[in-house]
Amino acid sequence: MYLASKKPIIHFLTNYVTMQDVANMCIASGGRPIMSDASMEFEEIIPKVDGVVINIGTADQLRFDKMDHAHRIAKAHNKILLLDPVGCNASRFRLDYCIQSLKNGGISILKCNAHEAKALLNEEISPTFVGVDSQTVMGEQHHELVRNLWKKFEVYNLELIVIITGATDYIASSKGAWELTGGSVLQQRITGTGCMLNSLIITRACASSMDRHEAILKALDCMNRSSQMAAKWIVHQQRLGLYKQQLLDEVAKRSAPIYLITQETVDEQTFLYSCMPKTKLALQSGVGYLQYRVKDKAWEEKLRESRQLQALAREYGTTFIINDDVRLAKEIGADGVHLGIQDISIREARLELGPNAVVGATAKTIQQARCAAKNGADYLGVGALFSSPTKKDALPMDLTTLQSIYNHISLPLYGIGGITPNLLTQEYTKYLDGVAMVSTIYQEKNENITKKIHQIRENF
Ligand SMILES: Cc1ncc(COP(=O)(O)OP(=O)(O)O)c(N)n1
Ligand SMILES: Cc1ncsc1CCOP(=O)(O)O
Ligand SMILES: [Mg+2]
Repeated sequence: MYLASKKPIIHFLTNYVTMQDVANMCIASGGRPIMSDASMEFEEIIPKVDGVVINIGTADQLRFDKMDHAHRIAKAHNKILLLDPVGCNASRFRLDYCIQSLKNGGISILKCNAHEAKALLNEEISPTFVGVDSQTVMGEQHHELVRNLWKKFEVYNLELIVIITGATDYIASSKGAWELTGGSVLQQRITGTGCMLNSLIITRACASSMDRHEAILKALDCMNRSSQMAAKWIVHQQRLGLYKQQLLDEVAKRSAPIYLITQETVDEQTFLYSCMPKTKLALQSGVGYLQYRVKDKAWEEKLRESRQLQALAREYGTTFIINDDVRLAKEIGADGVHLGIQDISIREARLELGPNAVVGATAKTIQQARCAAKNGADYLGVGALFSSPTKKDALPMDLTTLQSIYNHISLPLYGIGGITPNLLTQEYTKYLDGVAMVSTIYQEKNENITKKIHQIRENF
């Protein structure tokens, strides 16, 4: 069974200020939320879910009793349990509850800000309270804090991971300590981004077959990059109120790792009876982007085929992209185009298709990646990563080029070229949001396509 083949179900006991955003972020991250507060149904619900989040934001005794109950059941059933001790530095009431919870065991992930971390470590309330949304003071180093907090509570909680969020995120677990930078200052200008991050972390931790620590690092990185992209969009538009919406969209874009590119067919029969059914099977298993790619077909044929694929993509909520041909994309009203170095420019395509069109670009080098980002590409197809049976002249790039693109560019990155489940190791996936594939899917027997897609997806 492939764990990632199902969308993880997450039970949230979370504050009512940000509950809707938390549920939406869980969906955007590829999960299914259940927001039950009713103690009487916990015994039935919690055994069936994949993860549980306890966020104490709107604390009261009744809620704490319910949280204790949910915590006991989650622990008994070995569920991934995330505790967010919101504002535990503000009152003895909150702090005592959180410390007791951590001592009760069964917590997999503790996610807090630096003020909360200090209160938990020292078991003391801050003399000066700075608000529940407060973030790390810029420039403050928290390597020691995260390590000490982990040391204090890992004795009660098996395989505990501690995360201190802020301008820099600090992570500690039995594997060591890390720090991650990125994100945007706008995250602090709306309430709830911390609670939304809980959704992303737990959904990724439950869905991925990656080592849990790696999956969490990737989730934090996803939030940072998504926040940066959302912030760019808002600065242009000068509309802070839309930032949250854009953030959800950016995370959703990065949570659909399968990009399918059609294989050119020799005749109409092959298109109808091989390409279409295979595409349908793949889309049923969850594909973020579908690209129509042909090199040698007449206009009428391209029109006919692309319209059929587009109808299928609409049925499954998949974004439909045309390779190379902006005129065709415009004619059928596709969602966007993919352009390489030899194709029409990104700016011209955008002028033709309008501001809402998705314009993807190929990057084989860091210079091409920078140029595409500057010209307003929405994502990058990066490769070829391996030698490709579909595009034999595409030279494989080395891993350092991929790393460099990842380090300098915040756009979603899709690896392309000769992708197979075996070649797609964490060495590659840690730098990618997804992969674009032709032969691995279209050369597969129909009955194996679902399994193949799931095998690929669980690497993310
Ligand atoms: C997602 C994605 N990435 C890269 C490519 C390659 O585009 P290009 O370099 O223009 O080569 P052709 O596909 O046109 O031969 C792509 N199509 N899709
Ligand atoms: C279009 C393209 N660009 C670089 S490799 C490639 C083809 C990818 O096909 P496959 O997944 O069969 O290697
Ligand atoms: Mg092209």
